[in-house]
Amino acid sequence: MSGGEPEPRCYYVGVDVGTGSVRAALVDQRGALLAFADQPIDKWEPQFNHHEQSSENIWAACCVVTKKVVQGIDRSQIRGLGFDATCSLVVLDKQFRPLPVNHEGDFHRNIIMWLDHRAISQVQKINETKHRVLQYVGGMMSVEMQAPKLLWLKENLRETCWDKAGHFFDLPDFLSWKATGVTARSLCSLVCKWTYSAEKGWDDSFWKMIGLEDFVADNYSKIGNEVLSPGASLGSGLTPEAARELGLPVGTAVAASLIDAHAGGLGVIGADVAGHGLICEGQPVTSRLAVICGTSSCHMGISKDPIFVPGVWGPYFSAMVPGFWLNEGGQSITGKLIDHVVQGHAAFPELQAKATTRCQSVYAYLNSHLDLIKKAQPVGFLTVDLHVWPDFHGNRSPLADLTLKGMITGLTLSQDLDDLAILYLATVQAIAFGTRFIIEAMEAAGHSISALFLCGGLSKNPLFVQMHADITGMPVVLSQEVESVLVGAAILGACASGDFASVQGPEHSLVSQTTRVSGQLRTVIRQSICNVSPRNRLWADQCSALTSP
Ligand SMILES: Nc1ncnc2c1ncn2[C@@H]1O[C@H](COP(=O)(O)OP(=O)(O)O)[C@@H](O)[C@H]1O
Ligand SMILES: O=C(CO)[C@H](O)[C@H](O)COP(=O)(O)O
Repeated sequence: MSGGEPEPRCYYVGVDVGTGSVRAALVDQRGALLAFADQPIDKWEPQFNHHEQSSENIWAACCVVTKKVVQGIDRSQIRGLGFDATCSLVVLDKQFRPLPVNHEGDFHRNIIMWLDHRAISQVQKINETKHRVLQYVGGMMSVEMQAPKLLWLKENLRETCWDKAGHFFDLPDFLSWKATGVTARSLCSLVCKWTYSAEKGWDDSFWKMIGLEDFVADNYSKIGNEVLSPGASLGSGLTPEAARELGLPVGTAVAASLIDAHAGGLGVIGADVAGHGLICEGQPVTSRLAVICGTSSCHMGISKDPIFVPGVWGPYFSAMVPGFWLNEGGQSITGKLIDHVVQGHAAFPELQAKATTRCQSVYAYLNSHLDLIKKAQPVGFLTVDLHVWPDFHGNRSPLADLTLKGMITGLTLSQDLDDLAILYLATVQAIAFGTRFIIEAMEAAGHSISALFLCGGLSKNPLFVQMHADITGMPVVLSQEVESVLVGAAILGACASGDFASVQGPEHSLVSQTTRVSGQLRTVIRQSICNVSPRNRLWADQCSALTSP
């Protein structure tokens, strides 16, 4: 390009389907996020532990947000589209029409959500097999993965769903199929949630042993027998129908997708931290832990060689960064737990009214309220007599025990706003202790982690970020672009377009690509300060020891 002439602009669209909403972003080749839109999506909880969604409702929301972010843009400059989504299970019949995943026969509800725990007896049966594939999910399969859900459908909805089903998709793969008509699955989904091996493919003996031999018999056509790396270009790009619905040109390149946490990990883990005096500067990218915190928190650490961490998912080869192994720790509910605790408190209506008067979110209000009542001691010490154990929806990592429940000790008769604020703080601290236990388990198995890279809705909460720094004792890095998950999705679109060679190689191309796409590292780096009472630590350590198998 000759000097002075502006570089022609290339745009990429990233679409991120979280648990509660769908977001889209328009990103240019320098990494600037030019437009953002979001839209809530429907959720149903027809009975305890059953959580369902609608693939049509989610697709419609994808179309709304995509149309919004490309408004006013020259469409010919939009070069690629990438999707990420939660790892929920989408069920379609042989003609690709939604099938009900419920006893009521409601066709609209054709998704068993990732946090659905209906398949408890099925996952117990799967874990009793002690099959070799379980080594690659931390030693125990989670009820949140797809095999137990599939078995539940076969055992419980044989005629109305199982026998009629033609296609079982992970939600990210459903979206890329909907956009392109290509049924190929992403390696990310299949490796992380479906027991597929990047090196060996499907393991017939596993599916036969758990009673789902049907998949072997038809050569896995219903769950995926063509597998592509995240970022690979799918078919001929957008079909005419999808292009019309999304407001994009026919043939726009569409990428094989990623699970949402993995897109977030890709968006932050390679960030350039030079000049901030951080311990991880100059160290390999394997010393970083990406923590994607929304409804849940996912803790993504990568390594050159496989590391087997009891209770932590993986090791998964090439599921996030090609050529690297991934371990994924997680807490099934974090944002959802904070919302649950705050919204369920007697003082919540008062909190809402006061926050509205100040035009603040309830969390911004609570954070300033804690500052007001802390007196001489740091905020973290307000909870010396109140402790929360955060496993209200079981423990994903490192205990891998879905039967665990939440606990609160130190309750009084007080129901005022101070009480609510302190309970909120104790919940945030408990979640941060959960992260610490996951890191300790990963380090005991061979990881060496020196900094956390946070993204997701909860990373917008300064108290949540600070507590993670204080309780883990590690610096927390936030990227310049708050919507890092969307940046990860846009990187996929850039790869599919051919503008980026691949998403690979953290030390080299991923770092430069990530910084190129995601822009500058935000200078907000939270260093750990003495902000937590030793009694909180003692209590959390004791609970951890008590609940360990
Ligand atoms: N500005 C904010 N301040 C504090 N918490 C926030 C903020 N924005 C989102 N959250 C929290 O983040 C969680 C949702 O994060 P998000 O990444 O949107 O979730 P998901 O991807 O699962 O839909 C919610 O539980 C919410 O309480
Ligand atoms: O298991 C997952 C990732 O491996 C889920 O997709 C995730 O936990 C749900 O994500 P979010 O909290 O962003 O809605």
